[in-house]
Amino acid sequence: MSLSEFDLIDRYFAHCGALRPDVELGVGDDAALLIPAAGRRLAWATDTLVAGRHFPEGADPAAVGHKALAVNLSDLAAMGAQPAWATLALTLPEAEEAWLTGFAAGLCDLATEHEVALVGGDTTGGPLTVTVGVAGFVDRPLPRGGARPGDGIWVTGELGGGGIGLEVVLGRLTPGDADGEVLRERYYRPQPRVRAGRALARRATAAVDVSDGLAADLGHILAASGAGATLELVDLPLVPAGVRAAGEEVARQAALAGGDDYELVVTLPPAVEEEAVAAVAETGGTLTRIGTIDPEPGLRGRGADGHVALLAAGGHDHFRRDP
Ligand SMILES: Nc1ncnc2c1ncn2[C@@H]1O[C@H](COP(=O)(O)OP(=O)(O)O)[C@@H](O)[C@H]1O
Ligand SMILES: Cc1ncc(C[n+]2csc(CCOP(=O)(O)OP(=O)(O)O)c2C)c(N)n1
Ligand SMILES: [Mg+2]
Repeated sequence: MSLSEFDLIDRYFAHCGALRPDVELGVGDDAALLIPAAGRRLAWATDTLVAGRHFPEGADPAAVGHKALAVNLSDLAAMGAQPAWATLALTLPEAEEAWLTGFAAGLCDLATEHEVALVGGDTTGGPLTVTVGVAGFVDRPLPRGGARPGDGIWVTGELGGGGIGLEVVLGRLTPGDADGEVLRERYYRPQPRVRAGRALARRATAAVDVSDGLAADLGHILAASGAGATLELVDLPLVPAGVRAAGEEVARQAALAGGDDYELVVTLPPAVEEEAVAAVAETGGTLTRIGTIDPEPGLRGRGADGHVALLAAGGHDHFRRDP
């Protein structure tokens, strides 16, 4: 029996994620009705995933559901926000029950984990495309433009797993079973650093999440802050499975320009470094110092031999075509 559009919404998305008292009316009416606490500031972001562009055609539907919400929560994390509500605009070639069951589990489990309620969306037929919107509360925002010369540049977790994971997923790299699994997970199931973002919000001067690649995303902080930076290339926390699978140079390049890592890059004045590291550790995360903000514009990298060279921004760009 085929599912109607409204059966589908009812069955898979009417009760998705956390039950929140600030949702007066969620999925099923003309618009959601939400009751934010008086005077609280909202952060709001949206990102789209397109089959064949952001994940391979035929990808595990649970991974697609997870990643579609995760990349959005990552944007809220980079603003220091506490997520609350999500919307889902889903374009599907067909209403296949097994696919929808997996997709909803991936998305709704992550929503529940972060106390997010799915409050609305849209469902249409067409090439597989998933657009999620998220909103949350922010007390101390973390915009991109506050970095100052002398601030340290720090990153959560490990880098390079997204870019090398894509090579594994596409069958262009075949590591051992255990490393292959770690790398596939990094690509398919990024963990949005929401708790770390909140811990950093009281301390960092700027933040961005790494979706396109460290060099490109740090570049957004530099442009917005009117500053430059020098990265200590030997200090990048490369995912060990990636180093084993592809070698250190490829792993470092994946960290700089591969994207899909969804870690947070923040700038910290020296005076708050220690407490920021401790606060992130309390969330179960790690923070590694990878460079310094300079007054001189441009992004530089210092190699193992101490030589400093300009770094290409590189990174993912939907429309740039290499000449
Ligand atoms: N089509 C659009 N209309 C309005 N704003 C957009 C559009 N696309 C992107 N933006 C905004 O441009 C900025 C950069 O977008 P993007 O690179 O996608 O950020 P992120 O990596 O955080 O998702 C963000 O503030 C985003 O909200
Ligand atoms: C099948 C596949 N090919 C290539 C990539 C690489 N890739 C596609 S989009 C992207 C960057 C992130 O997506 P974008 O839409 O730019 O998100 P935003 O920066 O807005 O968060 C990357 C690294 C991928 N994830 N999957
Ligand atoms: Mg975006």
